[in-house]
Amino acid sequence: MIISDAYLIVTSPGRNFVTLKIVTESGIYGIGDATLNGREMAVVAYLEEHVIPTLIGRDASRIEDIWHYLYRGAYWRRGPVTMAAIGAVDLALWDIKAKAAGMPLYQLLGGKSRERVMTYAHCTGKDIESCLTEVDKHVKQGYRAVRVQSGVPGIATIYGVAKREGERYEPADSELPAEHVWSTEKYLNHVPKLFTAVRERFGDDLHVLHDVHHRLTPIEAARLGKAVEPFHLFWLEDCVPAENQQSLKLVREHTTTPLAIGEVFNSIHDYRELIENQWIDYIRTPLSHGGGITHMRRVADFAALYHIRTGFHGPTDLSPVCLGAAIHFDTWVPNFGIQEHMPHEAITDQVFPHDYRFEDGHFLVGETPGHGVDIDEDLARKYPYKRASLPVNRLEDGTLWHW
Ligand SMILES: O=C(O)C(=O)C[C@H](O)[C@H](O)CO
Ligand SMILES: [Mg+2]
Repeated sequence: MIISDAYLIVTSPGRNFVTLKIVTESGIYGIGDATLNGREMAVVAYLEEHVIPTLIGRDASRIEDIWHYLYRGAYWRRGPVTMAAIGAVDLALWDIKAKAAGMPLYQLLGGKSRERVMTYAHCTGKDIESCLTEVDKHVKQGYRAVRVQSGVPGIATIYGVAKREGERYEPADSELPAEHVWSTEKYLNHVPKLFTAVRERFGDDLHVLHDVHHRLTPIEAARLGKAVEPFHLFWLEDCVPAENQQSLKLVREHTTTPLAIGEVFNSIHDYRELIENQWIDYIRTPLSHGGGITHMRRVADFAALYHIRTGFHGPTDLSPVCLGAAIHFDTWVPNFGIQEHMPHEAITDQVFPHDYRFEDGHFLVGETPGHGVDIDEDLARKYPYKRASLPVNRLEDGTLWHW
């Protein structure tokens, strides 16, 4: 199973995606998602200059050895660019191995632990009422879980809410970073009202999630966690920036609201204290950003020792390749929690044909050998890359804050 070729497909059907294709002498090929929103070309350069030349001639079946060659061999370990590059290679190699074995990826991992994968929808609105309208729409589509985000009076542009009603939300919406203004006080005074309205309208059985998006200090996050306890959230996500893992200790001491962290993490070391001390309840790192299946299954197993479950990141800025592989992983992993579902645009799904299905609020994994996602290279060529940057946030006094 010798690698004879490897190359990148950079395309922008609806938004930018980077896909790595690894081809073996037998003709079997695998694809991996190398998309890092707002930093796509950094991963392209890393792969083209420092990884792809080392893959040619290697045995594609040696997934573990290649993983360590790219991790330990890099010398400059970890970080989002390096681990996204390794993640893309890893997903492509697992795709190849499953195709060569003639089985869907979940079988290679250990078979089904569940028949279907529970997802959560993004329900957003410029105000509480329009958010509730979105919740109603998604509940009618069968979702058991919704992430609610609404506009905040006095804040012009906020994470998760499209600028114009009915538009799709895409944070990387300008060539250079847009600058938003943030107010913690206005946010903290508003968001409990959102959950009150959701519970009053939809009752207690609906799973309700919320993404703070790294914007609070630990004591502010503790205050919010306590304030929302009556609404028994499924999780409060990214309540603080978590480079300092100790931050979550303080939050944990004040609230029983479940905590989810990790979409910006890329290795087990980012989680170690959080998991060992049970300061969190869900791990979020997507396969493509966490060094692929090889690494993320170690993180999931480590988390399982401490009753922590998976809740993989799944926005539209991860391609259907990452989502497809995640659905196989979610179908297998014993300590599954939930899978984020932000539907891709139709043109994205045309460029990335796949066999996973969405039904009644859940994903159903496909039976095609491999991860079940491909890329239409001819169609992909019609959508050239265009630089798009994530926003930055400033406090009202101009202080550069967390976006
Ligand atoms: O989906 C989420 O929970 C996010 O926080 C989405 C992020 O803002 C997005 O992936 C950044 O590119
Ligand atoms: Mg998030």
